[in-house]
Amino acid sequence: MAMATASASVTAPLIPHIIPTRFSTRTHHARKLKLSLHQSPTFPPISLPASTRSNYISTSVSRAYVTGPPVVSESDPRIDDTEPDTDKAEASNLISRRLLWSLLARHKLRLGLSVLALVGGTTCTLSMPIFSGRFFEVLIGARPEPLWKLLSKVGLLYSLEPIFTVIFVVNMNTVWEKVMSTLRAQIFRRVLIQKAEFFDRYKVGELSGLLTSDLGSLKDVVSENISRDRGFRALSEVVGTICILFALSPQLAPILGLLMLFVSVSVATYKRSTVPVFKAHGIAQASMSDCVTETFSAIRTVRSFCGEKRQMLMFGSQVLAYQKSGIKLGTFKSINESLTRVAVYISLLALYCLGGSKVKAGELSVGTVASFIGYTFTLTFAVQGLVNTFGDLRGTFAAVERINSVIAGAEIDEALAYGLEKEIQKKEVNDESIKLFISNGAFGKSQQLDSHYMSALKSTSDVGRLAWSGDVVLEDVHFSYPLRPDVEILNGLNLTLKCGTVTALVGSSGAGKSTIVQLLARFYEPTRGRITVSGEDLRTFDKSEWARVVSIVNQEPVLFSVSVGENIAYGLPDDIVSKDDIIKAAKAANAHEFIISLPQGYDTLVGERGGLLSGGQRQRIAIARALLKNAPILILDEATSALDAVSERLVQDALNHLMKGRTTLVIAHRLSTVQNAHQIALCSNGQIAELGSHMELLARKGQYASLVDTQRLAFE
Ligand SMILES: Nc1ncnc2c1ncn2[C@@H]1O[C@H](COP(=O)(O)OP(=O)(O)OP(=O)(O)O)[C@@H](O)[C@H]1O
Repeated sequence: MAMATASASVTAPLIPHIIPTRFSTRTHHARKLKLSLHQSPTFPPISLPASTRSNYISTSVSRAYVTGPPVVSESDPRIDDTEPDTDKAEASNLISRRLLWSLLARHKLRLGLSVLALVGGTTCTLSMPIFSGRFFEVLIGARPEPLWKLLSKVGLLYSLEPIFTVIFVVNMNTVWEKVMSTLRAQIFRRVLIQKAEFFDRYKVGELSGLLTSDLGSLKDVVSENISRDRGFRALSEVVGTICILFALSPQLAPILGLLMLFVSVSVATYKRSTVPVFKAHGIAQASMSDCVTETFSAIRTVRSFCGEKRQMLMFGSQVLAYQKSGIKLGTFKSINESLTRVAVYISLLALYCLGGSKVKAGELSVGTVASFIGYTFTLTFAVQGLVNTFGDLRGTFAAVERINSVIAGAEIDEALAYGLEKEIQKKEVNDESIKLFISNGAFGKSQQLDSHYMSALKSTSDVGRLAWSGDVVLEDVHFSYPLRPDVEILNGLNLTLKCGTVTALVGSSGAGKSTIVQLLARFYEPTRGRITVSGEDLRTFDKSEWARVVSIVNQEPVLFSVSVGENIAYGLPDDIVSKDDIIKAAKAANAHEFIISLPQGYDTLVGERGGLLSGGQRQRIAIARALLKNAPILILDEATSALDAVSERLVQDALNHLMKGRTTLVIAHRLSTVQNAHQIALCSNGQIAELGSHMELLARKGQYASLVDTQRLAFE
C-alpha cells in the first residue's frame, strides 16, 4: 500500500485522476449422555475421539446416574447418533462458508448498497481516462465539444467517485465489523465452555492468538481490502480496464493489455515473495522488545546476579539483528518501489511505440492513446492490489483452519453449556453485549436450547437447599486426568463431608488432594463412581448452579486487574452489589483496614493478577469475595506459609470466620487447622487411607502419625 502510494505520487503529475479487513439405573443415561455429546442442542455437534466415547458409555457412568428417571426414551429420534460424514465435517468447523454467508445475510441492505456503490465508483474510475483522452482531443481541436461541457462532466465524475467510495467502504466495513464481533463472541463462548482438559492442552497464548491474530487475519481480509487499490475494487478495475481496452482499440488491446497484465502480475508476484523480509523485520523487533521486557521485569534478579553485562550482550545482539533486517528491508523496499515504476514504464513505452505508430498512421486517435495512458496506471496498481489480496487470502485460510482445528478437536462441557445458555436467555435482550452471544440460529439448528434436557436438571433453588442441608459424599470415586488416561489418580475413594463441618485433607505431595478439590468443584467429572449432595448426584445439576454453591479459596488467589471493590463484588458476578455489602465482607475478612489505607480505597486498581497487593492482602480479598458469595460448600487450599506472623493471623481469623457453618474441605497445611477440624482424612494411593480426629489418628500410629512426626516443624 505504501509502495503503491509512493508510486502513485510519482505519476500524479502526469495523470491527475490516478489516486491510488455449546439418569434411572441403566443404560439410558449412558446413551443420553453419549447422545448429547453428539447432538448438543446449543452448539454444533462435535465428533469425539473413540477413547473418549468409550469412557462415557461405560457401565460405571450409568451407575452414576441412579437418581432420576430416564430422560430420553428409546423412541426419541436423538438416540440415533449416526450422522452423515459431510454434516459431521461441516458441524465440526466453527467457521464455515455457510456460517459466514448466514451472518452476512443479516445485512442484506448494507451489502446491496455496497455493491451499487462499488459499481458506481468503478464506473467513475474507469470513465476518467476516457475523459482525459477527450480533453486532449478538445485541446487540439480534434473534438468539436465545448471545453466547459467536458470539464463539467469530469467535475461530476471527480465528485461522484469519492462519494461512491465512502458509501462502499463505510457499508462494507460496518457489515464486516458486525460479522466479526458476532464471530469473536461466539468463539470466545465456545472456548469458555470447553472441558477443563482443553485448557490443560492449549496454552493461554495459543487461545488468545485464535481470538486476536487468527481472527484478526479474517477481519483484515475485508478491512484491508476495501481500499481503492485492493480487493473487490481492484478486481472490478482489472476486469473493467481489460474490457474497455478491447472496446477502445481491438488491435492494440491484445498486445498492450496482455503486456501490461504480464508485467504487473510478474512485478506484484515478485513483491509478494519479499513479504518474509518484512515479517523478519517485525520478528526482530518483537525479540528486541521481549528482551527489554524480560530484563526490566526481572531487574532485581539481574542485579542480584550481576547480570547487567549478559543482558547488554543479549540486547546488543538483538539490536544488531534488527539493524541487519532493517537494512535488508530498505533495499527490498526500494527495489519493490522501483519495480512498480518499471512496470509502468514498460507498459507506457510499449504504448508510446505501438500507439504512436498507429496515431501516425491515422489508425488511432490521440485521445484514445491518452486514455490508454490512464488505463496503464489503473491496471498496474489494480493488478498489484489483487495479487496482494490473494496473498492475504492464503494467510486467512490458514488462520481459519487453525481456529477450526482447535475447536473441532475439543469437547464442550455440556453441563456448563446448558447452564450458561439458560443464564444468557434470562438476561435482558436489550443488553447489546449479551446479544452478541445469541446466535439466532446462525450457528445451525443445534444452537437451539434443548428444553427436554434442561427440564431434567434440578432447579437452582434445589441445589442451594440441598447443599445447605445435606452431606457431600464421594462414593467409590475413580479418576484419571483426560490427558493421562492410563494413570489412575483416585481409585475407589470414599469420603463424607458432613454438612456444616470442617474436614481437613492431608497427604503427601502428589497424593491427589487437589484432584479431589477439582472433582468437588466439577472442573472434571469422576471416571467412575459419583459425588452426591443430600444423596443427589452432582451431575443432575448444571455446572453454573453447582458453581454458585461452592466457594474455593486458593493458596495463591488470582485477582482480576480491576479495583479492589470490583474484585470483592466478583463473588456475585451477576448481581449489582452495594458498597455496604462489599465493605461488610471486607471487614469480616480483616481486609477493610488495609483497603481504606490504599490510595483510592476500594477503587484502587490491584494490577495484573493483583500484583500491586501483598500475598496476605490478596488472600483476604479472596476471602471477602467468598464471604460475599456466601456459598454453603467451601473448599480451601489453606496457605499461610508464605505470610508473616501478622498477616497469617489476620488471614487465619478471616478463614475461621469464613468456615463457620459451612461444609468445608480444607487442604490443611497448618497443624492448628488439622487439630481443629471435625475430621481428618488422609489421602494416600488414590484413597482415603485414614479418617478420624487428630487424637484418634495419632493413636493409630499410622501414616498420619508419621506425617505429623516428620513434618511437625512444617506444620507449626
Ligand atoms: N491436569 C493434570 N493432568 C494430568 N495429571 C495431573 C494434572 N494435575 C495433577 N496431575 C497429576 O495428578 C497427581 C495428583 O496431583 P494433585 O495435585 O492432586 O496432588 P496433591 O496431593 O494436591 O499434591 P500437592 O500437595 O503437592 O499439591 C500428580 O501425580 C499430578 O502429576
